[in-house]
Amino acid sequence: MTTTTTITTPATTDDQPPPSTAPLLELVGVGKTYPAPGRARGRAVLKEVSHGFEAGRMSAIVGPSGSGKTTLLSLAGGLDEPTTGTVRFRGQDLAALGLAPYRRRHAATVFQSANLLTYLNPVQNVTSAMEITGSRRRRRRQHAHDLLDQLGIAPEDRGRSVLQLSGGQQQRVAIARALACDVDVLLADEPTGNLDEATASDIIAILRGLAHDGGKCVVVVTHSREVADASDEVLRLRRGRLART
Ligand SMILES: Nc1ncnc2c1ncn2[C@@H]1O[C@H](COP(=O)(O)OP(=O)(O)OP(=O)(O)O)[C@@H](O)[C@H]1O
Repeated sequence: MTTTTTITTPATTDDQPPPSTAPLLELVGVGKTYPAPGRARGRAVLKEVSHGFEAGRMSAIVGPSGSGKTTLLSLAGGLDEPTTGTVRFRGQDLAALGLAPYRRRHAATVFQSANLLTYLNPVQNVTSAMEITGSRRRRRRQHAHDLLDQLGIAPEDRGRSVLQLSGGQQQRVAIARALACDVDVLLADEPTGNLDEATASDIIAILRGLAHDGGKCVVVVTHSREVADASDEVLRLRRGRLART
């Protein structure tokens, strides 16, 4: 597998996103209702949410706890299906594309707790996410080393247990794993939630670099002001509706 993901991690960035283009990922009239005890119609968490997310930009989704941010991200990442409306990737409905193929080839999600496989080292965590087909073991390992290198994981840390890595290092490995298949859409749910300020800034710079320099469509759910400030657009979710701030 050969990829050309570019990651730069400047301490401060005054770079600009590319000019606006057609959305890569689109939510069209999306609603999500969960079953709820005592409510025959369930609980509507998202109502008629429509928005386009572009390649090369970083978008932040903010909103009160319980407003549906993670729900929205899981629909955008093909982890769940909307009750109404459609989620489209390059204009194609995910229901037609298939959620599993979408997740395998086009979209990956990074969570607050890095969710690494603790019995594997960083290299193995990254290679485990690579498609087996068309890529020999040695090439997968080399690609994993390249990604970990770009994300600042030193060679001596790549063979250690991930449990011996710091929270920031684990989050870097999680991002490398998310990029293993060179996805176009990178979704992150509170990626800096467990990190100190300096480490959080590094992760924000990485995500921004992936959007601006790597051309990824990056969508981040966050309670962090710093993440929101670093984003190209901030969208607020409230009472099931999404609005630009
Ligand atoms: N699988 C589910 N079944 C039923 N209800 C759910 C499910 N997942 C989420 N919910 C409910 O949907 C609402 C929105 O949850 P969600 O996790 O999307 O909010 P959030 O904005 O991400 O919250 P937080 O900021 O606290 O993480 C909550 O009331 C939650 O209890």
